[in-house]
Amino acid sequence: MFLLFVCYYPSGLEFYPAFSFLCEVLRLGKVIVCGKGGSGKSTVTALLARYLVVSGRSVCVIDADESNTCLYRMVDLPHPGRTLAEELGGRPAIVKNCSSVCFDETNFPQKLHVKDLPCSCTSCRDNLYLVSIGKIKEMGEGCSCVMTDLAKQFISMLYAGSWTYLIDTGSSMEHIGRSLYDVCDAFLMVIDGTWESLELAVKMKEFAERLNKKIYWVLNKVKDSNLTFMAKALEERGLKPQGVVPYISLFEEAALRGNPLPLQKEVIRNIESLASALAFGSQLESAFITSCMK
Ligand SMILES: Nc1ncnc2c1ncn2[C@@H]1O[C@H](COP(=O)(O)OP(=O)(O)OP(=O)(O)O)[C@@H](O)[C@H]1O
Repeated sequence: MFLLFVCYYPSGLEFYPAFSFLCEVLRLGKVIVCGKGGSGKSTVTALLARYLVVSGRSVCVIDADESNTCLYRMVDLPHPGRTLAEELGGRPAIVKNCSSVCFDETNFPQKLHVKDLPCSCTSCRDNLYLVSIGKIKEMGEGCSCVMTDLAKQFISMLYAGSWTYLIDTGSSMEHIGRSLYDVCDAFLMVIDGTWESLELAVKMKEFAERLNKKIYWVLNKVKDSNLTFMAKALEERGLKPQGVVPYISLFEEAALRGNPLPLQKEVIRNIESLASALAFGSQLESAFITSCMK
């Protein structure tokens, strides 16, 4: 039996019904958020992170995109200061040391807890943490392989426990090419309303099946007028999404002004059902697909 209660969310969020059991059962572990460029990976990461935290979970967002700069603003946290790469001495030190050991069982006999990382490279409020792996900052400084290798070592050493780690990746397939999935539990793929996203989703589905990893899907910023097309296209490809985040013009405004993502009722409702579907491994009700097919 599901118990429904009403809780008060801090930071200006409205009263909103929440399922208390959600916090108990949600065991997402380490999740790679992936998708084509601009599909909304950072947006979905930030929404899910903020929602999970107000629902009582401990969440660490790992910014593994070496090009973006504003994730901290989206999750409404202070700038984390240095990246992990900078904290470890910058690219030269990482290239020198991390090809084998930046983080391994020798350096860290016990699992590393985000809370134990230096404040100079983390940002946090309540139970929401943000760590940024590294950014390309200089012209001609070299490729991002070293960052992905660092991310892989770091994530593998992280204490999982009851924490959820949301790993926001760049738009490329670098995370696949360098097997970041080895140290993660699942993929959450963001699909926007484009053919390219659909094609990429099919590819990711094949990869996940071959890897025997869980993969979840979320439709993002699909306009109402395109839902019918998307629903049919998804069904034809055997893709069953766990959630939909509609096109919300306030998000664009927040992006324009560099403001945190607004979490009003409509947004929370969508994120809540996505989180719930992720927790239970369920898919969007087929009613959604059938209603779009009409
Ligand atoms: N549901 C939505 N409704 C309206 N706008 C959205 C939505 N989701 C994302 N956007 C907008 O789309 C743009 C790209 O979003 P975002 O930065 O989250 O994508 P990304 O996949 O992380 O991008 P990149 O590949 O560059 O890392 C942003 O301007 C964002 O505000």
